[in-house]
Order: sequence, then structure tokens, then C-alpha cells
Amino acid sequence: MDPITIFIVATLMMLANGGVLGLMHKDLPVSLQPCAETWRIATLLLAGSAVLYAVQYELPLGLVSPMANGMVMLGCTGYWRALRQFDGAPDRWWMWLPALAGIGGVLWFAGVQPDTPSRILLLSGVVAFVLMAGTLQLVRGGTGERARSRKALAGLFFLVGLFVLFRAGYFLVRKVGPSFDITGEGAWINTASPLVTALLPVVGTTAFLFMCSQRIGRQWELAAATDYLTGLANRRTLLAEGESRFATARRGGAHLALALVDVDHFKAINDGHGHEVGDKALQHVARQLQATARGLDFVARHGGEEFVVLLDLGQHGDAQAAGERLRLAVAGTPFTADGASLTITISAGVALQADGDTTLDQLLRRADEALYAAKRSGRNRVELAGG
Ligand SMILES: Nc1nc2c(ncn2[C@@H]2O[C@H](COP(=O)(O)OP(=O)(O)OP(=O)(O)O)[C@@H](O)[C@H]2O)c(=O)[nH]1
Repeated sequence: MDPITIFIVATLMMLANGGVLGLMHKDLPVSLQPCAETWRIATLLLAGSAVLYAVQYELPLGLVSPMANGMVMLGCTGYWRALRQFDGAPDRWWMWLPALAGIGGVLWFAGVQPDTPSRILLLSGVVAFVLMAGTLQLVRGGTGERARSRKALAGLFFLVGLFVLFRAGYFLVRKVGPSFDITGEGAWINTASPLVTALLPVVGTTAFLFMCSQRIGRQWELAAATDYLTGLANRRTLLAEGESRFATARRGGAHLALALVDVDHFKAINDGHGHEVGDKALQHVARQLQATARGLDFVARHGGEEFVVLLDLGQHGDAQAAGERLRLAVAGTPFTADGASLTITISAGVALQADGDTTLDQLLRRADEALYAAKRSGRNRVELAGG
């Protein structure tokens, strides 16, 4: 295949991939839309540069080269920016400096003082730098995100960056003259160049879309497992964790302990200070419970103003004392929100798994009875359930 045909095929593939990204754009979560938009524009810039290379004989060469080179540099910087946006890194104006300096340089070496080797070297330097920066972003960014698509994209950025450097070295060694034509047939590098550079907008876009879909999957999993208001485990996760601990304790002859916690007079906080302050009060209680949790304690929001702590009592732990620790942590930490300063207290019912308990539900029911007793006895109390 001659280089011009390759440029045309590559352009069509880039446009198709950019188009798919455009169609998907509105279906992506709002948090991913900016990076997808940037990636799409970058892909269109690279497609535009491939078009220019393909039709360069129809236009003045002194115009085509700097325009196409500029689009490549801006497109690659766009990819780098998209990766930073994906990771939530702030936009930085200096990211565009290499591309802008490169555009100035290629204009100079194309129009003012024609020098093809210097132009190629400058273009390659900028593109390789930006691609390596993108590689670093993929390797270092994305806290905890180590999806395979991310590794694949990092490998792709790195390989294309290496190829760009190799290509620059090859042209320098071969002493490229001012009449050099990147679409000229015969030189294998002219066939390889559009093929390798098309990898980013074509294969890279697919990897980027996989990264997005894996991020969405993780977000869904997290949303399904956590309580939106407090960030604690939700009832669904609590029951799964509780049942697993219950079964393990039963098999090992141990006893699971749990505390069912309820905020005292919470309705009065809502009624007196508004629902928003009520929400903040729940977040405050969640933070205190979480901060007091020890070892393998597991804190969850059971629903409404009720929390459950699966207690890790160790060998000779005291369930009542563990409940007291939770109660004192909440009662002892003042809560202020929107000018209101309140003392929030909790009541707790603590239950220990009994030999006769066959389900977690039985344990929860006894904790609930103990909680009811704590409320009846005046609140801000911890009651231990009978076995
Ligand atoms: N702000 C806010 N309020 C909630 C939420 N979930 C439940 N509530 C409110 O919590 C209140 C619970 O009130 P009650 O069950 O009467 O209990 P209480 O006022 O805490 O009284 P005692 O438990 O007897 O001390 C209700 O007014 C619910 O509307 C929530 O997510 N946010």
C-alpha cells in the first residue's frame, strides 16, 4: 500500500473512532465527559493532519507541513490533557507550551528559513515529549486504578513515543533534504510512520473507551455498596458482611457482636434546624463511629438515623465497653453546622451471638430490643441484650 492510501485509510479509521466517541459522549457520566470531549478533539486534529499529508500536492507545501505538524503536536497534547482530566488533575497552561513553541519552530523552518531536518527534529521532540508525559500520567496517575486498558494505553503511548524518536534519528542519519516527501514511496519508514501514528487515535481510542467503561463499572459497584450521605457501607453491604462474619464465627465457635446505634431525638434536630442540618448531623455521627472503630470493626448505615457496628472484640473483648466507647465518642464531640451548635447523643443496643442463633437476623432483633430498652431508660445509654 502506498503512503497516501495509508494516510487516507488511517484518516477514515480515526474519523470513525472519533465518531463513535462523539455518539457515546452524552451517555457517559458527567465526570467523564470533559476528558472524552478532549480526546475526541485530539483525534479529529490527528485525522485532520493525516488528511493534509494525503492531499499535500494540492496545496502549497510551505503551508501544508506546518499546518499538519501543528495539528499533530496539538492533537498529542490534547491526548495528554484528556488523560490528566480523566485522573482529575487540574488544567495547566504550560502543558501547551511545547506544542506552541513547536508550531513557531516549524513555521520558521518551513517558511522563513527552510530546514527540513530541523523541522522534523523539532516536531519529533515535541511529540515524543508529550507522549512520554502521557505515559507518565497513565503510570503514575489514577490512584489505585490499575486497569489493564490503562496499562495497554501506557504501553501504546510509550511505543509510539519511542518510534517518533527513532524516526527522527533515522531521518537525521539519512540526511533528509529540503525536498523530502513523507508520502514518497519506496522508503519503508514512510509506510511505517502513518501506520504507527494511527495507532494512538485508532487503538488508543478503544483503550481509552475501555478505561472509561472500567471507571463506570467501579463507580457503580461503589455506589451500590455505600451509603450516598455518609460514605459508610450501606445496608446491603452490611448484611453481606454481617452474614459472612456470622457464619465464620459459628463455624469457629466464636461469637459475633454488634451494636445497633440510633441517634437520640433526631426528629427534633430535623424539625428545629432543617433537614440539611439533619443530614450533616448524620455525617457527623458516621465520622465519630468510624473514627472510634478499632481493628476489624465494620461500621455501616442501617437506614435513616440508625447505624450498625460489627464489633471486633478480639479474644477477651467486652461488648458493653465497645458500645460505651461509641456512645462517648459521639456525646463528647460537639457538632456545629450552619451556626447551630448541638450536642448529639446516641443510644445503642449491643448483642452477642448466642449458641442458639442460627441467623444474623436473630442477633439484629435482640440488638433492636436492647436499643429499645436503652431508649426507654432515658437515651444516651448502651444496653446489652440478653442471650
Ligand atoms: N435529615 C435526615 N433525616 C432523616 C434521614 N433519614 C431519616 N430521617 C429522619 O429521622 C427521623 C427519625 O425520627 P424518629 O424515628 O421519630 O426518632 P427520633 O426523633 O430520633 O427519636 P428517638 O429515636 O426516639 O430518640 C425522622 O424524622 C426521619 O424523617 C436522612 O437521611 N436525613
